[in-house]
Amino acid sequence: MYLHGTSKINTAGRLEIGGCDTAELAAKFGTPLYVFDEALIRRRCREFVEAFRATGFQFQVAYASKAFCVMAMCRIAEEEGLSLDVVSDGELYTALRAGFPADRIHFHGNNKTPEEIEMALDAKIGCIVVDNFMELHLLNEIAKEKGAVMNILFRVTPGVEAHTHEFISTGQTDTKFGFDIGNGSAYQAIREALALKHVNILGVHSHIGSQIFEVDGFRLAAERVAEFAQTVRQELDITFSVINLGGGFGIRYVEGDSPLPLSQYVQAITGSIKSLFAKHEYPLPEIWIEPGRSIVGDAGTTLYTVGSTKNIPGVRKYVSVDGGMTDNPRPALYDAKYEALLANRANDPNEETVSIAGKCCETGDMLIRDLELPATEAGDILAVSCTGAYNYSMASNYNRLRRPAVVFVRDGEADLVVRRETFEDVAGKDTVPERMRKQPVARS
Ligand SMILES: Cc1ncc(COP(=O)(O)O)c(C=O)c1O
Ligand SMILES: N[C@@H](CCCC[NH3+])C(=O)O
Repeated sequence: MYLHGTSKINTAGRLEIGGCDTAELAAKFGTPLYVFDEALIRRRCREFVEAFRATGFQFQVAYASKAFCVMAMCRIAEEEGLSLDVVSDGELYTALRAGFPADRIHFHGNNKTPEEIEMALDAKIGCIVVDNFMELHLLNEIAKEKGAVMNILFRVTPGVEAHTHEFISTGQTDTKFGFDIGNGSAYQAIREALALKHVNILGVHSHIGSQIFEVDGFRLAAERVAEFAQTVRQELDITFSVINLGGGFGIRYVEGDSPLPLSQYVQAITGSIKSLFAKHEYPLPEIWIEPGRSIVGDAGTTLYTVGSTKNIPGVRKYVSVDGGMTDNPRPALYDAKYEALLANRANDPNEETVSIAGKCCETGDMLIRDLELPATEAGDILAVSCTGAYNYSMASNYNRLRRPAVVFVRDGEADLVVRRETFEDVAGKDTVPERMRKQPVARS
């Protein structure tokens, strides 16, 4: 397993992250356990910010909280000077509750409810990324009732096919998100917005997809957006002050993944915008981006306890762990690949090829296929790396499993930032209609 950030094998032959022995973390907090390397999260935030500072552009790096949205993460984003992208009332609530400055929050989503729009207006967030015509008019109406004016970006689809899994690619024409530039609906949206008094057009937003390893897609999106900006300026006399090119910067999950340094994505985006806008003598806009995975992905490691095994000679050996698709649905959803090692015996030589199964009642609940490991025993701790993004945030209670705890580790200290769910969390929201309740047993 590749060792990211502060991860290393310590003198006891165990995986250590943030100066904490992971076997001790497992014993103290239980498993499954999400462990986040705080220093690595902060390093990733700073890589983006420093790369932008070097360009001279005005910018905002909005952490896409969908990747991992908990209050402590919102605190880190604020401390590192980032903005925040939310896509639901729940994410907005989490951010506000964590004390994140509302004016640095951007609200996304293809079907924002009237309640979500109200909540955003009441909180006076920085900007709403408008996704469709219905939302545009609804927002204007609700803002009018409140005597407010909301800053908006238009989410546009530039018609770019990102080279990634089709389920996570969003820049193409056939997508549920945004206004298409090619068929004129983006232009029409801006025309309609010009007549609305309770929205203030900042510019446009494009997000082409996720886990992207090349800069070409971003360059092409920048090109389409720049052409669109120029048309809008010439024909509608509107000058965009903000261009948001979304997130999607890839990370290394397994050998063979070859992400670019984060600064290269920033340079490609800013370089394209600079030359394209200069060509039209267009005032340089602020550039915003929305990285999620590239900030938290490789900072997360999930610890599991090994349980039963099943060997089918000549076929496969299954090693089951105490979590699975409930805490990491990505292998089942996207055929995502992960690496792992035995955290409590990290220096032991690999002896067998096994497949890591989750504990859900589902054949597809496999975390890793064909992994080289030492001979495992029940009670061993398996560490799966790069689980920081879209794991906890996509976790479920399938089979009524309790969602794991989350700890942040740093300089030998481990802070619990989300406690493990209890049975009460799982079943306590249920109610049984009166007519189904069991009669009290009569005593004789
Ligand atoms: C609109 C938008 N912004 C930002 C992101 C974050 O993407 P990533 O986590 O790949 O950086 C996503 C997710 O793909 C998204 O849909
Ligand atoms: N959930 C996806 C990414 C989707 C990003 C949000 N638009 C993943 O785990 O890779």
